[in-house]
Amino acid sequence: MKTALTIAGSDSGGGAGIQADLKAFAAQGVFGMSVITAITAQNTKEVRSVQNIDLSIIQDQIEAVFDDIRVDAVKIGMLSSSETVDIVANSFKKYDPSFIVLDPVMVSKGGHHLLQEEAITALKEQMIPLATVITPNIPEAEVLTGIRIQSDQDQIDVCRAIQALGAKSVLLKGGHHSGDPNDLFFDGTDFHWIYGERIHTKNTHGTGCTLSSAIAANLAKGVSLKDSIEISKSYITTAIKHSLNLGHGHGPTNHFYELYEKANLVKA
Ligand SMILES: Nc1ncnc2c1ncn2[C@@H]1O[C@H](COP(=O)(O)OP(=O)(O)OP(=O)(O)O)[C@@H](O)[C@H]1O
Ligand SMILES: Cc1ncc(CO)c(N)n1
Repeated sequence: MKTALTIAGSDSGGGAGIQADLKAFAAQGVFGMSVITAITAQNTKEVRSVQNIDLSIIQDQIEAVFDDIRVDAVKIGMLSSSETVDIVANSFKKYDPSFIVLDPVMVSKGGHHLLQEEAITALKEQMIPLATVITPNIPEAEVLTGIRIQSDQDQIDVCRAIQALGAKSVLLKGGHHSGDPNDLFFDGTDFHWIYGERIHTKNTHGTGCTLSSAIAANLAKGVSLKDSIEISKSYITTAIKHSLNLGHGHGPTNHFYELYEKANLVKA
């Protein structure tokens, strides 16, 4: 069986972070493993508090996995601090995973900072050059490049600016647009629009985590990057379309729509 490892934060509410990543891996038929970088006390409405995990335990988790188990792809989410960025980047120099999907998580939907301001430089200098693909949303791409995104041309310019930081390829997510959520994939040479249709729901907690994990899972299975992105876009669209009305804020997406439907498990 193919495997994927997520290095990310825990979301107690189960909709984003490690919990979303492991569900997405399972839904894509890949064996999921995890290295937890931080614990967030979080629900569908807010992040109440965050505790970073001791650096030595982060290092030990990474080594425990790589020293024993084959890792076919890695997804990176919340890194929280520059010290964590250091540890993860240095471990990749040792273990050299074949595929690294970097979701440059910075701020939660409710506005809570999940990456310390001073860690942005470390992320840019140490992590971005290692990524097979980086998957920023619009605000993250603006922070990484200093370019304000208003037009299609701005999106193209931003992808090139992120490539100049050392990324091999970029998937600029369009969920934060006012119109249809079209994503732009820059494979390092060519641009490809991945078109989406806006689903009108408030239940979009963890969409970015889910998309990047599904991409990692497909890369682990040997699917090409472009096809992994297209399969994952279609997967997140279905997961949002059939999202779950849990909690009082932004509810989670539905990773197992067909399975739950068949077993008659989804009730309003
Ligand atoms: N309402 C929506 N309808 C359809 N697709 C959406 C919607 N919102 C987001 N998407 C898609 O979901 C994926 C994740 O994009 P988004 O820009 O929301 O990521 P994000 O901000 O990193 O998410 P999060 O921080 O909640 O994990 C993208 O492919 C985007 O186009
Ligand atoms: C732990 C965690 N990672 C990522 C996100 C971004 O959606 C979140 N809200 N929480």
